[in-house]
Amino acid sequence: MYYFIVNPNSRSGRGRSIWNEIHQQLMLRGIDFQYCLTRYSGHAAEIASDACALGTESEPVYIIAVGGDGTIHEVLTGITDFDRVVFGYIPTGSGNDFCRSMRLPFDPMESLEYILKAEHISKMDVPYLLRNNKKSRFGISTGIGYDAGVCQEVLATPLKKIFNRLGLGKLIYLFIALKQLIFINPGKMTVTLDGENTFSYDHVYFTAVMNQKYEGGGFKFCPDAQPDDQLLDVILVEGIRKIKLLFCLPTAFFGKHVGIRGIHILTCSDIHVHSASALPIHIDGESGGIREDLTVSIEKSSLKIILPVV
Ligand SMILES: Nc1ncnc2c1ncn2[C@@H]1O[C@H](COP(=O)(O)OP(=O)(O)OP(=O)(O)O)[C@@H](O)[C@H]1O
Repeated sequence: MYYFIVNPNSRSGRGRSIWNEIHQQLMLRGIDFQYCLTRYSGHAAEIASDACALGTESEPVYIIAVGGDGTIHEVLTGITDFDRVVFGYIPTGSGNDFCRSMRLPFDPMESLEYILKAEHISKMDVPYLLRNNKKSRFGISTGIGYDAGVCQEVLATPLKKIFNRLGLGKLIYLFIALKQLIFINPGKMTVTLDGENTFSYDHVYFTAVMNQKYEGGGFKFCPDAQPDDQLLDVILVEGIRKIKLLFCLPTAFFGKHVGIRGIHILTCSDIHVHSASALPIHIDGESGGIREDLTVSIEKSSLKIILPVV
């Protein structure tokens, strides 16, 4: 059975009309499904948790997240048992980094087609951020510093609505990234990989921990990241002059920033980042508050996910 968890507010409200089209198709085709529209922040996680009870190991429930990247984070966080669930995703957001990295169609109706066929089921790692002893899972990435500051401002700005209306949702990230670069003061961060290798840097802009290649609306920060290798890929940017960073940033759209002095790409199974001052944190593009520490690991079991046939 399919269970659709829909964020009607995604892409500044466009999610609702896309869902209406999907709903109509499901009815027309006589598909066995249930659905729930999210009403508030965190609701998708609660719905996912309840939906898990509908599945068993032999007959898993197909939980389909319909929303943006932030809805993926909430749905993954709510899943209580990976053995009872097959996950699917229909994009109705603006950032689309999950689709970009997993090579999924951006078109919601095209996504519906391969999801209803469910011919190719693969496995995906599910990393999590530990906050107050609670796990917040993510599909794409989490980060501390500049990248998270950009996410937090994108979420807050009324410009996002305008850019989304013009179909330019991705550009808002670039616009705010350039603006914040002028004011940011890079600070001291210490990074510990797998509990043993510790590195300290004095002028860090940000550290992003990635399950996928892309974040921030198309920055290919970790070009070698694989979502099924039980590893986290990390990008840490430090000690670069702002003017140089300004020129490096566009190269990251194509993954050509790798090898530039001051840009470190690391891999690990778990990571702890400590910042000398409290900084913004994001998790799949949603705000994770302002904190000094970021601790990330990967769930031992992987999640089954429906992918298009290639
Ligand atoms: N009914 C609702 N009203 C307001 N906010 C909601 C509602 N349902 C979910 N949310 C919030 O929407 C956010 C997630 O948005 P989502 O990522 O799905 O769309 P988006 O921001 O348009 O896409 P993207 O992240 O790809 O840019 C979360 O903060 C979630 O708590």
